[in-house]
Amino acid sequence: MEENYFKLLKEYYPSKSDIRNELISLNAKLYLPKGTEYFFSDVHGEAQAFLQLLKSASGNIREKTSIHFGDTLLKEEQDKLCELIYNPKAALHQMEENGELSDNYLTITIHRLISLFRFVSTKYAKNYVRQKFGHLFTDIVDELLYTNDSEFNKKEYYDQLIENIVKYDAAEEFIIKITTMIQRISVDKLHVVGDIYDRGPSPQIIMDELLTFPNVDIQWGNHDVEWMGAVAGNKALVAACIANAISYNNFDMLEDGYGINLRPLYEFAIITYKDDPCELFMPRIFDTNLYDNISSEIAAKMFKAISIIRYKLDGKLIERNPDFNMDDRNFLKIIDFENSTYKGAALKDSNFPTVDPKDPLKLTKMEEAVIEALALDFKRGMKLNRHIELLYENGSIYKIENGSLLFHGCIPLNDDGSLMEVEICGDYYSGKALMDKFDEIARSAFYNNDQKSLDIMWYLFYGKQSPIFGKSQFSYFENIFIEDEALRKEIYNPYYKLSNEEEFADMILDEFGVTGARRRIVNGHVPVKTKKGELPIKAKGKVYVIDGGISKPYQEKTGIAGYTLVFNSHAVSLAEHNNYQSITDQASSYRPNIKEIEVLHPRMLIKDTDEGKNIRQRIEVLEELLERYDNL
Ligand SMILES: O=P(O)(O)OC[C@H]1O[C@](O)(COP(=O)(O)O)[C@@H](O)[C@@H]1O
Ligand SMILES: [Mn+2]
Repeated sequence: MEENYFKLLKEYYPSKSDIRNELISLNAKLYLPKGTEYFFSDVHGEAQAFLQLLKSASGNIREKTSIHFGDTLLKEEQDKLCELIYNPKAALHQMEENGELSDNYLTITIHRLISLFRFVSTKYAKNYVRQKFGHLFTDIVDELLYTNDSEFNKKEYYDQLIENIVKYDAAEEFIIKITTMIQRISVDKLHVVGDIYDRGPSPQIIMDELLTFPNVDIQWGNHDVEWMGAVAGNKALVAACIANAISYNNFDMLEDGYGINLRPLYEFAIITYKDDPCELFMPRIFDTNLYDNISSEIAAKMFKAISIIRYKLDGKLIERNPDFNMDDRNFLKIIDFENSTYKGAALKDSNFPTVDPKDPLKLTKMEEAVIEALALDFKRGMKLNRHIELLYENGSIYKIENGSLLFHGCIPLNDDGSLMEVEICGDYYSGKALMDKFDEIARSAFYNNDQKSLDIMWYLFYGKQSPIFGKSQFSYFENIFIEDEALRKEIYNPYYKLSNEEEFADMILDEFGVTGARRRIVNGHVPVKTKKGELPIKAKGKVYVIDGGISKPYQEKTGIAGYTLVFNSHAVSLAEHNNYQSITDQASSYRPNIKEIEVLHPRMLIKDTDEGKNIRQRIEVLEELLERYDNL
């Protein structure tokens, strides 16, 4: 068997020199500094801020520009160069409109960009940098990057290359290429620790960008699972997605972004709730729609209509899954319609024209038609399906890399800190096994569409013991209908308190087999209220909570605009973004507040990373192949 394996492998290496060649470069690669990893979480549809942070490497490109050109370019010129790097097409277009695109400008700018690219890529192997080239202008970039223009003989050749790029009208295309390369080399790897969807206006734009990003992984958040389950075919989750989106006025995303036709819901809502002002259902507006302007009054009717459908579908799902233990979330079954109360508290609204108190979960014919139409659009929407596929292909419920254990919510714990046993289909799971089981089920929901897995997606979004949700209840019903704070209260799993302590962080890291002197948990989900003195770093530096509130509706609570965790060869640092307006409006000069948390001495090389481990394994196999080569 082993013999056959090496025979097959030999086919990839026509000669022993080919193996030696690869061995030499692999061994050398181990001694390069590790690439820069960026961690974001809870971006919640805020495409503008997220893309700005991604394209600027969270302000790092501005930092590098200032170091590189600090004594030769004015600050305004540096800002302008960064503006071009972050959004080359838009910046070039603007300059053209202003009549500023002279040959002279283009030539100088290409020189500057090449020089900056050389500066930001020095720590990487040529081979690695070349991988970022793409196919256009490859040879020219190669020459410009690795030709020493201070060498007298080459100076003219170098200048000629750039002059001709301009002469043959290739300058703009070339600038777009080189600026994208600067972006790509600055962020080697991107981790998104969940909750791309809900609240903000354009998750679809974030997903479009992630589709083109070469090295990204995603740890599913509860709101991502909601959309994944909806596309897989869970109608209660379809209703949840629509209700959440309408509650934030995100009509452009639904109709223009994802092509979901809201007309059946709209017609049903304006007929059914014609005389109901639906005041409790007014949308919260943070962004205006460009294409799909629906008045708040109509949006409120639509929100109420889909909410009632949602409660009915939730109720049916709860009834067919008694093992979920969610009977206390079956709102329509609990309501006392005669007295208009819920768990003893008065209902703030008791107009339920489509609910039959004797059979409250029964959908009317029209409600059924509405949810059928919506679910079909989720099932068929090409763009939406491509995005959800990416969440599956590049995503998982947790990930371990370079000593970081990444997950969105929590690892369910009991009050005493022991791992909580959670029942799934009659068996009990905890810790790593629990996460692995839920990961497997989430895939089955999408790829097999089996009913139980689809229902468990709903549980993962709202369930009391869901590691991705991690709270006693999701009060979407109570927050609308009930004044009583006690009934609205959402209680966090003990994980959130215990993870302040090193002992529990260590226990969880051990459970997942994360070893080494430097190891850490990175999670999101819980906004860190910096304003109230809360810190994103806990358990003596072993737990990072990086949900800082890039989501606009949350900035008031947190007092800042989010965090990015940056892990390069020198340190693990936290970039604190304290002003949303400056991320988006003064993008070109934007620099966050950066704190180095774990300083790495000596500098971390690829040999010390997980990639290094893989390279060493490769080296071992190749060395053996070399030994056996002549006898195969
Ligand atoms: O302010 P909103 O958008 O209604 O969200 C509040 C709800 O969101 C949740 O916090 C869940 O969303 P997150 O995962 O973003 O925290 C619920 O627990 C809570 O009821
Ligand atoms: Mn979350």
